[in-house]
Amino acid sequence: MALRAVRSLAILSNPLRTYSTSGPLVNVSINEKTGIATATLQRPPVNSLNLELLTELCTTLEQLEKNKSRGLILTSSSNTVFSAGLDIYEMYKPNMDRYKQFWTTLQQTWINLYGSSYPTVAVVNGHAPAGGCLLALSCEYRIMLNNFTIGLNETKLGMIAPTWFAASMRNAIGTRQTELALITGNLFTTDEALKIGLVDEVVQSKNEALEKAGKFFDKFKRIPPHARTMTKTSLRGADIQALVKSRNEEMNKLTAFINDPKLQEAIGMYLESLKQKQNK
Ligand SMILES: CCCCC/C=C\CCC/C=C/CC(=O)SCCNC(=O)CCNC(=O)[C@H](O)C(C)(C)COP(=O)(O)OP(=O)(O)OC[C@H]1O[C@@H](n2cnc3c(N)ncnc32)[C@H](O)[C@@H]1OP(=O)(O)O
Repeated sequence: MALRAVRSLAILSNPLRTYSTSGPLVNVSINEKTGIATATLQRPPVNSLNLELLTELCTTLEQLEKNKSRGLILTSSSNTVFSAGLDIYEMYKPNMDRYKQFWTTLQQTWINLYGSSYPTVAVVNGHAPAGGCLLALSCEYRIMLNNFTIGLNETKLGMIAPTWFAASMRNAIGTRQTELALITGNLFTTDEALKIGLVDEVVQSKNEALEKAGKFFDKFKRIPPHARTMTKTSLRGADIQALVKSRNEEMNKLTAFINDPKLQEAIGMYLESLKQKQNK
């Protein structure tokens, strides 16, 4: 907490620096006038989160923190998919060294995004199942385009959403709605998501979403950054600490879980069903 406060106070005195961390999978641009960064996921066809994409995103978030960013918009280069969640191939017959690296990077990406000192907005311009929903939930504000779906659907795939996925959802929609959403693995339509507070605004176009995102950032013009950050830490810090404490234990459980032949069979069948869908 004290460190964060010191860092936040530094924001008041340090001028903004411009920089570029764009990579092939995450394009980063900075609006020179506002200092707001836009990170655009660009891994066609569905921005599934593999080790390489997560590594780029994780590094981007670290750089934004280091450079005392004024804010971040997280969005997708696709017109129909924000992110299809974790790349299922990272969990299918995995190489265990890579799998461990993949999961560690996912954990760190969440810690960096959910716990960022700078304000964050997800412009959800397409479907956002599972890990895609997690990315959106890790931001402070979600603006979603109409006619897509969002939710933590892990149970439908025979998986369990880890506790920090659940904590991120609970932070947005409360315990009751989270329990219902998780046990049913529901994917919400945009309007349903708006109704339960899973997203904050629904818009018709990406331009409209970006305009609304700008209005969200404007709210902080007259708020001292250290007060903003410390308030966010007081609300989200316990969730982050819980993961930090249980990281190794979670990895051990996941390692056992992913090697279960029944789970591997289920994942194989799910991948097949996604392929079949394309052939129809
Ligand atoms: C402590 C103990 C805890 C225990 C924890 C236990 C388990 C671990 C936690 C597990 C957590 C998992 C979280 C996840 O994120 S799992 C991923 C879930 N994602 C999904 O279910 C989404 C699947 N995809 C879709 O529904 C659709 O693709 C779509 C996003 C709605 C987009 O539809 P559309 O535009 O029509 O595209 P296609 O369906 O035709 O897909 C194109 C292409 O992409 C492939 N693909 C889709 N999703 C993924 C994915 N997530 N990973 C890898 N590949 C994906 C799809 O197969 C097509 O490929 P081909 O072109 O080769 O056929």
